[in-house]
Amino acid sequence: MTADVMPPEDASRHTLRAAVLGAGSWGTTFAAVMADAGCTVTVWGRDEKTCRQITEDHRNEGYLPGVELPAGVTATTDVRAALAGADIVAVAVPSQVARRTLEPLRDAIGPSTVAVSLMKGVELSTDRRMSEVVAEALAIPQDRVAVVSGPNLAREIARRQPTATVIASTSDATAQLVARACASSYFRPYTNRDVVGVELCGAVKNVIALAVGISQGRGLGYNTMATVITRGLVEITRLGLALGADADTFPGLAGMGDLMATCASPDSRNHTLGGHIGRGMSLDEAIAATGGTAEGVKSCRSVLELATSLGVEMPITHAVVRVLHEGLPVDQLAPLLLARPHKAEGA
Ligand SMILES: NC(=O)C1=CN([C@@H]2O[C@H](COP(=O)(O)OP(=O)(O)OC[C@H]3O[C@@H](n4cnc5c(N)ncnc54)[C@H](O)[C@@H]3O)[C@@H](O)[C@H]2O)C=CC1
Ligand SMILES: O=C(CO)COP(=O)(O)O
Repeated sequence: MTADVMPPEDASRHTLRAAVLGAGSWGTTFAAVMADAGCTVTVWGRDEKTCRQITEDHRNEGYLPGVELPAGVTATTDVRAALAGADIVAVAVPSQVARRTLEPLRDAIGPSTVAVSLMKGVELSTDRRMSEVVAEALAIPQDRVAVVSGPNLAREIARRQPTATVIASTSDATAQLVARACASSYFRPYTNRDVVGVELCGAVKNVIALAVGISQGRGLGYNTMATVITRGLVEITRLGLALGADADTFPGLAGMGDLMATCASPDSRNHTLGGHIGRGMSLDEAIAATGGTAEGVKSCRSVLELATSLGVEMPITHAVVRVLHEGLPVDQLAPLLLARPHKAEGA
């Protein structure tokens, strides 16, 4: 199949209304996905010019250059107007600002509105997963919250390149509603009840992608990359199981699938930022050079805190924290990992 050629869906199959909070690359892309699946979608963004461009020109050049958005997507800077009458509200702001973005909006959410976290991070001050933050901030029960996570690089999906995703919720009805709102000829959702596992995979793969980027920035090759990805999946699994996740999630789309996409793609901000660090930039320089939200930079610390509180060993995550935040010289990352005491592979 040729890329970039999947046609949009027949937009008349249902009449769901959706709001998306965040007019960045994933918020805008997921809005387009839902519009192609038949929803009427309003995006909330902070920037007037971006919102006008989305509504009037069907473009968001700042985040998705060259992409034409479906006419069913409009945008506004008035968050309450965006939320009015929404069956679904999807949240795509940086994880660390989710709570403060959502708390003032409690009274603007309808009594049966479903909230969807599109975010892949762990809150720094509380070590909470994003579905927990969303439920707490909006004061809604967990069964009205779903998480979308998988190999979902926004720039590819915005060009309607085919992919699959995972919709996780403790409620089957909630997961199915969200799946209906986003399923199209190029976007295939699978539902899953393992919210903990799906969310952890999404957050920690960003940290592993930083490590892969760093090693590639140092000029290391595919053996190193494969080692970091594979052992990365081991430490994601270890943390997830300690938190009660389902073992089947880790080799699936939200686990191995997203890890592969993020660690391989030059579009990944985490991977790209790691590369800049590996080539010798400071963290501030790397953040500026990358642009957009590289969640692993902050979440590596909350993930490590969570792991430490549970007695779970996460050597790659720990090494990333040391390089990014504790001044470990980048050329000491590999020796640090390789000099660890011998252990059996399955241990
Ligand atoms: N871009 C991608 O391919 C994917 C991203 N994600 C996740 O989606 C979430 C959002 O990421 P992107 O849309 O890619 O980020 P982005 O950097 O492209 O956009 C972030 C949006 O949040 C807004 N924002 C920034 N600071 C804010 C604040 N203090 N208050 C309110 N809004 C603020 C920005 O103006 C922008 O509209 C992240 O958790 C990311 O991990 C998940 C899957 C794919
Ligand atoms: O989550 C993503 C792909 O699934 C996007 O990765 P980045 O945030 O590293 O760009």
